Amino acid sequence: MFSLSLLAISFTLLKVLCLLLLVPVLYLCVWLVHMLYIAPRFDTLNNMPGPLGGKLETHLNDMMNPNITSKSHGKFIEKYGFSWRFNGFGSFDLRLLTLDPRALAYILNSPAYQKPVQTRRLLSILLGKGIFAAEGDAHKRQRKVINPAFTAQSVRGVAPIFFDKAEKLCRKITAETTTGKEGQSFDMYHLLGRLAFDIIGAAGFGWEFHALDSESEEVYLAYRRMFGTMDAGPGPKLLLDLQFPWLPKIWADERNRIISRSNKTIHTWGAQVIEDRKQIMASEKGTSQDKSILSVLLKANMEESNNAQRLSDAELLDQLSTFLFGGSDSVSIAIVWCLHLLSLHPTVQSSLREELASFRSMDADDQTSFLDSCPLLEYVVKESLRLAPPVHSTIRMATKDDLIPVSRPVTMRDGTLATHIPIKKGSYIHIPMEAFNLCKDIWGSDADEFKPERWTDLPPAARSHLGLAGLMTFSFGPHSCPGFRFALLEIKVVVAVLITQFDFAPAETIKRFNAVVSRPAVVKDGQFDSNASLPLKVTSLTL
Ligand code: HEM
Repeated sequence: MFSLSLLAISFTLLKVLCLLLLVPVLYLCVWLVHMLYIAPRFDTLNNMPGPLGGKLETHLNDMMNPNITSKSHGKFIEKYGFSWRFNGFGSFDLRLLTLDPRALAYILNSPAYQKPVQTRRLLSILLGKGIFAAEGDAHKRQRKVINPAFTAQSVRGVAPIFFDKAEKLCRKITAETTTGKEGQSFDMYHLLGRLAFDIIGAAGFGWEFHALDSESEEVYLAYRRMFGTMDAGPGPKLLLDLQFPWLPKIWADERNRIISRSNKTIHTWGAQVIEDRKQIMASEKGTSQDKSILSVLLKANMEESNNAQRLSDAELLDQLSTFLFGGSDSVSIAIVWCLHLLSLHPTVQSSLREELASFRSMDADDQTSFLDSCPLLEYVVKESLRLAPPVHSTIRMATKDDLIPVSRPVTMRDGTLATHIPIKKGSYIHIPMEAFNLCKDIWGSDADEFKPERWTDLPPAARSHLGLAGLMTFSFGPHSCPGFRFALLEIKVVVAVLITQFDFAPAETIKRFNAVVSRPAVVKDGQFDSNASLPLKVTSLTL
Protein backbone atom coordinates (compact mmCIF):
# COMPACT_ATOMS: atom_id res chain seq x y z
CA MET A 1 0.00 0.00 0.00
CA PHE A 2 2.78 2.39 1.12
CA SER A 3 5.00 1.63 -1.90
CA LEU A 4 2.01 2.13 -4.28
CA SER A 5 1.39 5.68 -3.00
CA LEU A 6 5.12 6.38 -3.21
CA LEU A 7 5.03 5.25 -6.82
CA ALA A 8 2.03 7.53 -7.51
CA ILE A 9 3.83 10.52 -5.93
CA SER A 10 7.00 9.79 -7.91
CA PHE A 11 4.95 9.54 -11.07
CA THR A 12 3.24 12.88 -10.41
CA LEU A 13 6.61 14.51 -9.64
CA LEU A 14 7.99 13.15 -12.92
CA LYS A 15 5.02 14.62 -14.81
CA VAL A 16 5.55 18.04 -13.16
CA LEU A 17 9.25 17.87 -14.01
CA CYS A 18 8.48 17.02 -17.65
CA LEU A 19 6.04 19.90 -17.80
CA LEU A 20 8.59 22.24 -16.27
CA LEU A 21 11.12 21.15 -18.87
CA LEU A 22 8.57 21.35 -21.66
CA VAL A 23 7.80 25.03 -20.99
CA PRO A 24 11.35 26.31 -21.77
CA VAL A 25 11.69 23.88 -24.71
CA LEU A 26 8.38 25.12 -26.14
CA TYR A 27 9.43 28.72 -25.49
CA LEU A 28 12.73 28.07 -27.31
CA CYS A 29 10.88 26.51 -30.29
CA VAL A 30 8.44 29.43 -30.56
CA TRP A 31 11.34 31.89 -30.24
CA LEU A 32 13.31 30.10 -32.98
CA VAL A 33 10.33 29.85 -35.36
CA HIS A 34 9.55 33.52 -34.80
CA MET A 35 13.17 34.61 -35.29
CA LEU A 36 13.89 32.43 -38.33
CA TYR A 37 10.59 32.48 -40.23
CA ILE A 38 7.94 34.91 -38.96
CA ALA A 39 9.83 38.16 -38.11
CA PRO A 40 11.91 38.15 -41.35
CA ARG A 41 8.70 38.21 -43.45
CA PHE A 42 7.81 41.60 -41.98
CA ASP A 43 11.31 43.04 -42.12
CA THR A 44 11.22 46.25 -44.18
CA LEU A 45 14.88 45.69 -45.15
CA ASN A 46 13.69 42.84 -47.43
CA ASN A 47 12.94 45.49 -50.03
CA MET A 48 16.42 47.09 -49.82
CA PRO A 49 19.09 46.33 -52.40
CA GLY A 50 21.99 44.19 -51.24
CA PRO A 51 23.65 40.77 -51.54
CA LEU A 52 21.31 37.79 -51.24
CA GLY A 53 22.19 34.81 -49.07
CA GLY A 54 20.79 31.62 -47.54
CA LYS A 55 19.08 31.24 -44.18
CA LEU A 56 22.41 30.68 -42.36
CA GLU A 57 24.75 32.46 -44.78
CA THR A 58 26.57 35.47 -43.33
CA HIS A 59 28.10 38.53 -45.02
CA LEU A 60 29.72 39.81 -41.81
CA ASN A 61 33.24 39.09 -43.09
CA ASP A 62 32.65 41.20 -46.24
CA MET A 63 31.39 44.06 -44.07
CA MET A 64 33.73 43.92 -41.08
CA ASN A 65 37.06 42.28 -41.92
CA PRO A 66 39.44 45.26 -42.34
CA ASN A 67 41.76 43.18 -44.43
CA ILE A 68 39.23 42.97 -47.27
CA THR A 69 36.73 45.76 -46.66
CA SER A 70 38.92 48.45 -48.25
CA LYS A 71 38.18 46.62 -51.52
CA SER A 72 34.86 44.82 -50.88
CA HIS A 73 32.99 47.96 -49.77
CA GLY A 74 33.93 49.71 -53.03
CA LYS A 75 32.30 46.86 -54.98
CA PHE A 76 29.13 47.05 -52.89
CA ILE A 77 28.95 50.83 -53.40
CA GLU A 78 29.30 50.32 -57.19
CA LYS A 79 26.53 47.72 -57.18
CA TYR A 80 24.06 49.03 -54.61
CA GLY A 81 24.90 52.70 -53.99
CA PHE A 82 25.44 54.31 -50.56
CA SER A 83 23.02 52.10 -48.59
CA TRP A 84 22.43 48.35 -48.69
CA ARG A 85 21.22 45.50 -46.55
CA PHE A 86 23.15 42.29 -45.84
CA ASN A 87 22.95 39.08 -43.80
CA GLY A 88 24.21 39.32 -40.21
CA PHE A 89 24.15 35.74 -38.86
CA GLY A 90 21.84 34.67 -41.69
CA SER A 91 19.03 35.90 -43.93
CA PHE A 92 16.79 36.03 -40.82
CA ASP A 93 19.11 38.78 -39.46
CA LEU A 94 19.03 41.49 -42.17
CA ARG A 95 21.12 44.54 -41.31
CA LEU A 96 21.52 47.95 -42.88
CA LEU A 97 24.87 49.45 -43.82
CA THR A 98 24.85 53.06 -44.91
CA LEU A 99 27.47 55.65 -45.73
CA ASP A 100 24.91 58.16 -46.94
CA PRO A 101 25.93 61.38 -45.10
CA ARG A 102 22.33 62.45 -44.44
CA ALA A 103 21.36 59.03 -43.10
CA LEU A 104 24.47 58.92 -40.89
CA ALA A 105 23.78 62.41 -39.53
CA TYR A 106 20.21 61.37 -38.74
CA ILE A 107 21.12 58.06 -37.07
CA LEU A 108 24.10 59.31 -35.06
CA ASN A 109 22.22 62.35 -33.75
CA SER A 110 18.94 60.63 -32.91
CA PRO A 111 18.28 59.12 -29.44
CA ALA A 112 16.16 56.48 -31.22
CA TYR A 113 19.36 54.72 -32.36
CA GLN A 114 21.40 53.14 -29.59
CA LYS A 115 24.23 50.67 -29.23
CA PRO A 116 22.61 47.19 -29.26
CA VAL A 117 22.16 45.58 -25.87
CA GLN A 118 24.78 42.89 -26.68
CA THR A 119 27.38 45.59 -27.55
CA ARG A 120 26.60 47.41 -24.32
CA ARG A 121 26.88 44.16 -22.37
CA LEU A 122 30.31 43.51 -23.90
CA LEU A 123 31.42 47.06 -23.08
CA SER A 124 30.10 46.66 -19.53
CA ILE A 125 31.94 43.34 -19.10
CA LEU A 126 35.22 44.97 -20.17
CA LEU A 127 34.86 48.57 -19.03
CA GLY A 128 32.06 48.60 -16.46
CA LYS A 129 29.04 50.88 -16.76
CA GLY A 130 31.06 53.92 -17.94
CA ILE A 131 30.08 56.30 -20.70
CA PHE A 132 30.79 53.78 -23.50
CA ALA A 133 27.89 51.60 -22.36
CA ALA A 134 25.51 54.41 -21.31
CA GLU A 135 22.53 55.70 -23.28
CA GLY A 136 19.83 58.37 -22.80
CA ASP A 137 19.86 60.55 -19.68
CA ALA A 138 22.61 58.50 -17.98
CA HIS A 139 24.82 59.17 -21.00
CA LYS A 140 24.04 62.90 -21.09
CA ARG A 141 24.86 63.22 -17.38
CA GLN A 142 28.22 61.44 -17.74
CA ARG A 143 29.15 63.35 -20.88
CA LYS A 144 28.49 66.71 -19.21
CA VAL A 145 30.95 65.94 -16.40
CA ILE A 146 33.55 64.40 -18.74
CA ASN A 147 33.65 67.13 -21.42
CA PRO A 148 35.74 69.73 -19.46
CA ALA A 149 38.60 67.19 -19.28
CA PHE A 150 38.91 67.25 -23.08
CA THR A 151 38.80 70.92 -24.04
CA ALA A 152 41.67 72.25 -26.19
CA GLN A 153 43.07 73.97 -23.08
CA SER A 154 42.93 70.82 -20.91
CA VAL A 155 44.66 68.79 -23.62
CA ARG A 156 47.42 71.38 -24.06
CA GLY A 157 48.00 71.21 -20.31
CA VAL A 158 49.12 67.58 -20.56
CA ALA A 159 51.19 68.00 -23.77
CA PRO A 160 54.55 68.08 -21.85
CA ILE A 161 53.79 64.50 -20.76
CA PHE A 162 53.43 63.46 -24.44
CA PHE A 163 56.89 64.91 -25.21
CA ASP A 164 58.49 63.47 -22.13
CA LYS A 165 57.27 59.90 -22.76
CA ALA A 166 57.98 60.04 -26.52
CA GLU A 167 61.59 61.08 -25.75
CA LYS A 168 61.81 58.17 -23.33
CA LEU A 169 60.76 55.79 -26.11
CA CYS A 170 63.49 57.24 -28.37
CA ARG A 171 66.10 56.68 -25.65
CA LYS A 172 64.89 53.11 -25.27
CA ILE A 173 65.17 52.43 -29.02
CA THR A 174 68.65 54.00 -29.09
CA ALA A 175 69.78 51.96 -26.07
CA GLU A 176 68.53 48.75 -27.68
CA THR A 177 70.12 49.45 -31.05
CA THR A 178 73.25 47.41 -31.71
CA THR A 179 76.05 49.88 -32.50
CA GLY A 180 76.65 50.27 -36.21
CA LYS A 181 73.58 48.23 -37.10
CA GLU A 182 71.39 50.18 -39.47
CA GLY A 183 67.79 49.29 -39.97
CA GLN A 184 67.47 47.06 -36.92
CA SER A 185 63.96 45.66 -36.67
CA PHE A 186 61.75 46.85 -33.79
CA ASP A 187 58.16 45.80 -33.15
CA MET A 188 56.69 49.30 -33.12
CA TYR A 189 53.20 47.95 -32.33
CA HIS A 190 54.43 46.60 -29.05
CA LEU A 191 56.58 49.64 -28.16
CA LEU A 192 53.90 52.18 -29.04
CA GLY A 193 51.29 50.21 -27.06
CA ARG A 194 53.53 50.51 -23.98
CA LEU A 195 54.16 54.20 -24.68
CA ALA A 196 50.44 55.04 -25.01
CA PHE A 197 49.75 53.20 -21.75
CA ASP A 198 52.37 55.26 -19.93
CA ILE A 199 50.96 58.44 -21.48
CA ILE A 200 47.37 57.76 -20.44
CA GLY A 201 48.61 56.74 -16.98
CA ALA A 202 50.43 60.03 -16.44
CA ALA A 203 48.18 62.39 -18.46
CA GLY A 204 44.97 60.62 -17.51
CA PHE A 205 45.45 59.82 -13.85
CA GLY A 206 48.79 61.28 -12.71
CA TRP A 207 50.01 57.69 -12.40
CA GLU A 208 53.25 56.05 -13.58
CA PHE A 209 52.79 52.57 -15.06
CA HIS A 210 56.44 52.33 -16.22
CA ALA A 211 55.28 50.05 -19.05
CA LEU A 212 58.15 51.29 -21.24
CA ASP A 213 60.69 50.24 -18.57
CA SER A 214 59.30 46.80 -17.90
CA GLU A 215 56.00 45.07 -18.48
CA SER A 216 55.53 43.93 -14.93
CA GLU A 217 53.14 46.52 -13.47
CA GLU A 218 50.03 44.63 -12.38
CA VAL A 219 47.38 47.05 -13.76
CA TYR A 220 49.15 47.11 -17.12
CA LEU A 221 49.29 43.30 -17.16
CA ALA A 222 45.65 43.00 -16.07
CA TYR A 223 44.58 45.31 -18.89
CA ARG A 224 46.67 43.46 -21.49
CA ARG A 225 45.38 40.06 -20.35
CA MET A 226 41.78 41.27 -20.42
CA PHE A 227 41.95 42.67 -23.96
CA GLY A 228 44.12 39.73 -25.03
CA THR A 229 41.02 37.56 -24.53
CA MET A 230 39.38 39.46 -27.41
CA ASP A 231 42.21 38.91 -29.95
CA ALA A 232 40.84 35.61 -31.23
CA GLY A 233 37.39 37.13 -31.95
CA PRO A 234 34.15 36.60 -30.03
CA GLY A 235 33.62 32.81 -30.34
CA PRO A 236 30.34 30.98 -29.53
CA LYS A 237 30.66 31.11 -25.70
CA LEU A 238 31.05 34.90 -25.64
CA LEU A 239 28.11 35.28 -28.04
CA LEU A 240 26.03 33.13 -25.65
CA ASP A 241 27.24 35.20 -22.65
CA LEU A 242 26.13 38.38 -24.40
CA GLN A 243 22.71 36.91 -25.18
CA PHE A 244 22.25 35.39 -21.70
CA PRO A 245 24.18 37.60 -19.21
CA TRP A 246 23.47 35.17 -16.30
CA LEU A 247 25.37 32.35 -18.06
CA PRO A 248 28.93 33.20 -16.83
CA LYS A 249 27.60 32.91 -13.25
CA ILE A 250 26.86 29.20 -13.73
CA TRP A 251 29.38 28.39 -16.48
CA ALA A 252 32.56 30.45 -16.43
CA ASP A 253 35.26 29.67 -18.98
CA GLU A 254 38.92 30.81 -18.99
CA ARG A 255 37.99 34.08 -20.73
CA ASN A 256 35.39 34.91 -18.05
CA ARG A 257 37.90 34.13 -15.30
CA ILE A 258 40.66 36.30 -16.85
CA ILE A 259 38.26 39.24 -17.33
CA SER A 260 36.94 38.99 -13.80
CA ARG A 261 40.45 38.78 -12.25
CA SER A 262 41.67 41.69 -14.43
CA ASN A 263 38.70 43.87 -13.53
CA LYS A 264 39.31 43.21 -9.84
CA THR A 265 42.92 44.42 -10.19
CA ILE A 266 41.95 47.49 -12.25
CA HIS A 267 39.13 48.41 -9.84
CA THR A 268 41.28 48.08 -6.70
CA TRP A 269 43.88 50.34 -8.32
CA GLY A 270 41.25 52.79 -9.64
CA ALA A 271 39.50 53.16 -6.26
CA GLN A 272 42.86 53.96 -4.65
CA VAL A 273 43.78 56.48 -7.39
CA ILE A 274 40.45 58.30 -7.01
CA GLU A 275 40.72 58.37 -3.21
CA ASP A 276 44.33 59.65 -3.32
CA ARG A 277 43.47 62.31 -5.88
CA LYS A 278 40.47 63.51 -3.86
CA GLN A 279 42.60 63.83 -0.73
CA ILE A 280 45.33 65.74 -2.57
CA MET A 281 42.74 68.08 -4.07
CA ALA A 282 41.16 68.67 -0.66
CA SER A 283 44.53 69.45 0.92
CA GLU A 284 45.58 71.77 -1.93
CA LYS A 285 42.26 73.67 -1.80
CA GLY A 286 42.09 74.52 -5.49
CA THR A 287 45.77 75.46 -5.91
CA SER A 288 46.69 72.12 -7.57
CA GLN A 289 48.89 72.19 -10.66
CA ASP A 290 47.79 68.66 -11.60
CA LYS A 291 46.26 68.83 -15.07
CA SER A 292 45.41 65.12 -15.50
CA ILE A 293 42.06 64.11 -16.99
CA LEU A 294 41.06 62.63 -13.63
CA SER A 295 41.71 65.88 -11.73
CA VAL A 296 39.70 67.96 -14.20
CA LEU A 297 36.94 65.34 -14.08
CA LEU A 298 36.84 65.27 -10.27
CA LYS A 299 36.82 69.07 -10.15
CA ALA A 300 33.98 69.28 -12.70
CA ASN A 301 32.08 66.66 -10.71
CA MET A 302 32.51 68.50 -7.41
CA GLU A 303 31.50 71.81 -9.01
CA GLU A 304 28.29 70.31 -10.43
CA SER A 305 25.63 72.22 -8.48
CA ASN A 306 22.90 69.64 -8.99
CA ASN A 307 23.61 66.65 -6.72
CA ALA A 308 21.57 64.31 -8.92
CA GLN A 309 23.81 65.12 -11.89
CA ARG A 310 27.06 64.28 -10.05
CA LEU A 311 28.81 61.00 -10.79
CA SER A 312 29.01 58.51 -7.91
CA ASP A 313 32.36 56.95 -6.92
CA ALA A 314 31.32 53.73 -8.71
CA GLU A 315 30.59 55.71 -11.89
CA LEU A 316 33.91 57.56 -11.61
CA LEU A 317 35.67 54.22 -11.31
CA ASP A 318 34.04 52.96 -14.49
CA GLN A 319 35.24 56.10 -16.33
CA LEU A 320 38.80 55.21 -15.35
CA SER A 321 38.58 51.87 -17.17
CA THR A 322 36.95 53.72 -20.09
CA PHE A 323 39.82 56.22 -20.39
CA LEU A 324 42.40 53.48 -19.97
CA PHE A 325 40.86 51.79 -23.00
CA GLY A 326 40.04 54.91 -25.08
CA GLY A 327 43.37 56.51 -24.32
CA SER A 328 45.71 53.60 -24.91
CA ASP A 329 44.98 51.10 -27.70
CA SER A 330 43.10 53.37 -30.11
CA VAL A 331 45.81 56.08 -29.98
CA SER A 332 48.76 53.68 -30.17
CA ILE A 333 47.14 51.91 -33.13
CA ALA A 334 46.69 55.27 -34.87
CA ILE A 335 50.43 56.02 -34.44
CA VAL A 336 51.28 52.48 -35.57
CA TRP A 337 49.36 52.91 -38.84
CA CYS A 338 50.83 56.37 -39.37
CA LEU A 339 54.40 55.01 -39.04
CA HIS A 340 53.52 52.06 -41.27
CA LEU A 341 52.27 54.42 -43.99
CA LEU A 342 55.32 56.69 -43.61
CA SER A 343 57.59 53.64 -43.91
CA LEU A 344 55.87 52.79 -47.21
CA HIS A 345 56.22 56.41 -48.42
CA PRO A 346 59.85 57.47 -47.79
CA THR A 347 59.47 60.71 -49.77
CA VAL A 348 56.64 61.91 -47.53
CA GLN A 349 58.70 60.82 -44.53
CA SER A 350 61.68 62.98 -45.71
CA SER A 351 59.45 65.99 -46.46
CA LEU A 352 57.94 65.72 -43.00
CA ARG A 353 61.41 65.58 -41.46
CA GLU A 354 62.34 68.74 -43.40
CA GLU A 355 59.23 70.53 -42.15
CA LEU A 356 60.15 69.58 -38.58
CA ALA A 357 63.86 70.43 -38.96
CA SER A 358 63.93 73.26 -36.40
CA PHE A 359 61.76 71.35 -33.91
CA ARG A 360 64.42 69.64 -31.80
CA SER A 361 66.27 72.83 -30.88
CA MET A 362 63.16 74.45 -29.32
CA ASP A 363 62.06 74.29 -25.70
CA ALA A 364 58.97 72.24 -24.83
CA ASP A 365 56.51 75.17 -24.68
CA ASP A 366 57.45 76.39 -28.15
CA GLN A 367 57.39 72.85 -29.55
CA THR A 368 53.63 72.45 -28.97
CA SER A 369 52.83 75.75 -30.74
CA PHE A 370 55.28 74.88 -33.51
CA LEU A 371 53.49 71.57 -34.19
CA ASP A 372 50.24 73.52 -34.63
CA SER A 373 51.86 75.44 -37.47
CA CYS A 374 53.16 72.38 -39.39
CA PRO A 375 50.72 71.76 -42.24
CA LEU A 376 52.36 68.57 -43.54
CA LEU A 377 52.31 66.99 -40.06
CA GLU A 378 48.61 67.84 -39.81
CA TYR A 379 47.91 66.33 -43.25
CA VAL A 380 50.00 63.20 -42.62
CA VAL A 381 48.21 62.51 -39.32
CA LYS A 382 44.76 63.12 -40.80
CA GLU A 383 45.51 61.12 -43.93
CA SER A 384 46.62 58.09 -41.92
CA LEU A 385 43.58 58.39 -39.63
CA ARG A 386 41.45 58.49 -42.78
CA LEU A 387 43.07 55.50 -44.50
CA ALA A 388 43.46 53.31 -41.41
CA PRO A 389 40.87 54.29 -38.80
CA PRO A 390 41.56 52.39 -35.55
CA VAL A 391 37.80 51.90 -35.05
CA HIS A 392 36.80 50.17 -38.28
CA SER A 393 33.03 50.54 -37.79
CA THR A 394 30.40 50.84 -35.12
CA ILE A 395 26.83 49.64 -34.75
CA ARG A 396 23.43 51.01 -33.71
CA MET A 397 20.00 49.48 -33.16
CA ALA A 398 16.68 51.14 -34.03
CA THR A 399 14.57 51.40 -30.86
CA LYS A 400 11.40 52.19 -32.86
CA ASP A 401 9.99 51.73 -36.36
CA ASP A 402 11.33 54.66 -38.34
CA LEU A 403 12.08 56.25 -41.72
CA ILE A 404 15.72 57.22 -42.23
CA PRO A 405 16.19 60.14 -44.68
CA VAL A 406 18.86 59.71 -47.35
CA SER A 407 20.61 62.26 -49.59
CA ARG A 408 20.76 59.77 -52.47
CA PRO A 409 17.44 58.04 -53.17
CA VAL A 410 17.66 54.24 -52.98
CA THR A 411 16.34 52.06 -55.81
CA MET A 412 14.45 49.43 -53.85
CA ARG A 413 14.14 45.80 -54.95
CA ASP A 414 10.54 46.39 -56.10
CA GLY A 415 11.78 49.18 -58.43
CA THR A 416 10.51 52.13 -56.37
CA LEU A 417 12.78 55.06 -55.58
CA ALA A 418 12.96 55.73 -51.82
CA THR A 419 13.97 59.02 -50.23
CA HIS A 420 13.64 57.39 -46.79
CA ILE A 421 14.76 53.92 -45.70
CA PRO A 422 12.01 52.19 -43.70
CA ILE A 423 13.49 50.43 -40.67
CA LYS A 424 11.85 48.15 -38.08
CA LYS A 425 12.40 48.44 -34.33
CA GLY A 426 15.24 46.10 -33.34
CA SER A 427 17.11 46.26 -36.70
CA TYR A 428 20.88 46.69 -36.61
CA ILE A 429 22.64 49.42 -38.57
CA HIS A 430 26.36 49.26 -39.31
CA ILE A 431 28.15 52.63 -39.36
CA PRO A 432 31.28 52.06 -41.45
CA MET A 433 34.02 54.57 -40.52
CA GLU A 434 36.51 52.96 -42.88
CA ALA A 435 34.11 52.66 -45.84
CA PHE A 436 33.13 56.32 -45.46
CA ASN A 437 36.79 57.40 -45.25
CA LEU A 438 37.65 55.43 -48.39
CA CYS A 439 34.56 56.24 -50.45
CA LYS A 440 35.60 57.46 -53.91
CA ASP A 441 32.37 59.41 -54.37
CA ILE A 442 33.31 61.48 -51.32
CA TRP A 443 37.13 61.66 -51.38
CA GLY A 444 37.86 61.29 -55.10
CA SER A 445 39.03 58.45 -57.34
CA ASP A 446 42.36 58.15 -55.48
CA ALA A 447 40.59 57.70 -52.11
CA ASP A 448 42.43 54.45 -51.31
CA GLU A 449 45.90 56.04 -51.76
CA PHE A 450 48.05 57.71 -49.09
CA LYS A 451 48.19 61.30 -50.30
CA PRO A 452 48.58 63.81 -47.45
CA GLU A 453 48.52 66.66 -49.98
CA ARG A 454 44.82 65.94 -50.70
CA TRP A 455 44.02 67.92 -47.51
CA THR A 456 45.09 71.16 -49.21
CA ASP A 457 42.15 70.91 -51.62
CA LEU A 458 39.45 68.46 -50.55
CA PRO A 459 36.44 67.71 -52.80
CA PRO A 460 33.27 69.50 -51.55
CA ALA A 461 31.66 66.28 -50.25
CA ALA A 462 34.75 65.53 -48.12
CA ARG A 463 34.80 69.10 -46.83
CA SER A 464 31.15 69.32 -45.83
CA HIS A 465 30.44 66.14 -43.84
CA LEU A 466 29.99 66.28 -40.07
CA GLY A 467 32.86 64.06 -38.85
CA LEU A 468 35.19 65.47 -36.17
CA ALA A 469 38.44 66.99 -37.51
CA GLY A 470 37.10 66.44 -41.03
CA LEU A 471 37.06 62.64 -40.57
CA MET A 472 34.56 59.89 -39.77
CA THR A 473 37.30 58.23 -37.69
CA PHE A 474 36.06 59.76 -34.40
CA SER A 475 32.39 59.50 -35.45
CA PHE A 476 30.09 62.43 -34.67
CA GLY A 477 26.97 63.33 -32.70
CA PRO A 478 26.35 62.91 -28.96
CA HIS A 479 28.39 59.65 -28.77
CA SER A 480 31.35 60.91 -30.82
CA CYS A 481 34.84 60.62 -29.38
CA PRO A 482 35.39 63.20 -26.59
CA GLY A 483 39.13 62.35 -26.64
CA PHE A 484 39.76 63.35 -30.28
CA ARG A 485 41.83 66.48 -29.44
CA PHE A 486 43.86 64.50 -26.93
CA ALA A 487 44.44 61.79 -29.56
CA LEU A 488 45.36 64.23 -32.37
CA LEU A 489 47.91 66.07 -30.23
CA GLU A 490 49.42 62.87 -28.83
CA ILE A 491 49.78 61.38 -32.34
CA LYS A 492 51.38 64.60 -33.66
CA VAL A 493 53.87 64.83 -30.78
CA VAL A 494 54.90 61.16 -30.90
CA VAL A 495 55.24 61.13 -34.71
CA ALA A 496 57.24 64.40 -34.67
CA VAL A 497 59.58 63.21 -31.91
CA LEU A 498 60.16 59.82 -33.59
CA ILE A 499 60.51 61.04 -37.17
CA THR A 500 63.11 63.66 -36.26
CA GLN A 501 65.32 61.01 -34.62
CA PHE A 502 64.77 57.86 -36.69
CA ASP A 503 64.12 56.66 -40.20
CA PHE A 504 61.45 53.98 -40.56
CA ALA A 505 61.40 51.39 -43.37
CA PRO A 506 59.11 48.38 -43.91
CA ALA A 507 60.39 45.05 -42.57
CA GLU A 508 57.50 42.67 -43.44
CA THR A 509 54.23 42.50 -45.37
CA ILE A 510 51.48 43.69 -43.06
CA LYS A 511 47.77 42.87 -42.92
CA ARG A 512 44.99 44.19 -40.73
CA PHE A 513 42.71 42.29 -38.38
CA ASN A 514 39.96 43.42 -36.05
CA ALA A 515 40.27 42.77 -32.32
CA VAL A 516 38.17 45.59 -30.82
CA VAL A 517 40.39 47.94 -32.92
CA SER A 518 42.05 47.32 -36.33
CA ARG A 519 45.49 45.88 -35.54
CA PRO A 520 48.48 45.04 -37.76
CA ALA A 521 49.82 41.51 -38.21
CA VAL A 522 52.68 40.03 -40.23
CA VAL A 523 52.06 37.87 -43.29
CA LYS A 524 54.77 35.19 -43.66
CA ASP A 525 54.81 32.60 -46.48
CA GLY A 526 51.31 33.73 -47.38
CA GLN A 527 50.16 32.88 -43.83
CA PHE A 528 48.67 35.45 -41.52
CA ASP A 529 50.02 35.45 -37.96
CA SER A 530 47.18 36.43 -35.62
CA ASN A 531 49.58 37.92 -33.03
CA ALA A 532 49.50 41.66 -33.56
CA SER A 533 52.85 43.22 -34.46
CA LEU A 534 54.41 45.85 -36.71
CA PRO A 535 58.11 45.21 -37.23
CA LEU A 536 59.82 48.20 -38.82
CA LYS A 537 63.49 48.72 -39.76
CA VAL A 538 64.61 51.62 -37.59
CA THR A 539 67.74 53.65 -38.34
CA SER A 540 68.95 56.34 -35.95
CA LEU A 541 69.52 59.77 -37.57
CA THR A 542 71.33 61.22 -34.60
CA LEU A 543 74.08 58.63 -33.95
C1 HEM B 1 42.96 57.85 -32.50
C2 HEM B 1 42.38 57.62 -31.34
C3 HEM B 1 40.91 57.45 -31.13
C4 HEM B 1 39.95 57.02 -32.02
C5 HEM B 1 40.12 56.60 -33.46
C6 HEM B 1 38.69 57.03 -31.30
C7 HEM B 1 37.48 56.70 -31.88
C8 HEM B 1 36.27 56.73 -31.22
C9 HEM B 1 34.99 56.45 -31.83
C10 HEM B 1 34.76 56.08 -33.28
C11 HEM B 1 34.05 56.59 -30.88
C12 HEM B 1 32.54 56.38 -31.07
C13 HEM B 1 32.19 54.93 -30.89
C14 HEM B 1 30.74 54.63 -31.10
O1 HEM B 1 29.91 55.52 -31.12
O2 HEM B 1 30.39 53.45 -31.22
C15 HEM B 1 34.72 56.93 -29.65
C16 HEM B 1 34.10 57.14 -28.44
C17 HEM B 1 34.77 57.42 -27.29
N1 HEM B 1 36.12 57.67 -27.14
FE1 HEM B 1 37.51 57.67 -28.58
N2 HEM B 1 38.91 57.44 -30.02
C18 HEM B 1 40.25 57.73 -29.87
C19 HEM B 1 40.87 58.23 -28.74
C20 HEM B 1 40.27 58.44 -27.54
C21 HEM B 1 40.91 58.97 -26.35
C22 HEM B 1 42.36 59.43 -26.29
C23 HEM B 1 39.99 58.94 -25.35
C24 HEM B 1 40.11 59.37 -23.92
C25 HEM B 1 41.21 59.44 -23.25
C26 HEM B 1 38.75 58.44 -25.92
C27 HEM B 1 37.58 58.27 -25.24
C28 HEM B 1 36.37 57.93 -25.82
C29 HEM B 1 35.13 57.82 -25.06
C30 HEM B 1 34.96 58.05 -23.56
C31 HEM B 1 34.12 57.51 -25.99
C32 HEM B 1 32.64 57.27 -25.70
C33 HEM B 1 31.89 58.55 -25.96
C34 HEM B 1 30.39 58.45 -25.74
O3 HEM B 1 29.81 57.38 -25.89
O4 HEM B 1 29.81 59.50 -25.44
N3 HEM B 1 38.96 58.14 -27.25
N4 HEM B 1 36.06 57.03 -29.88
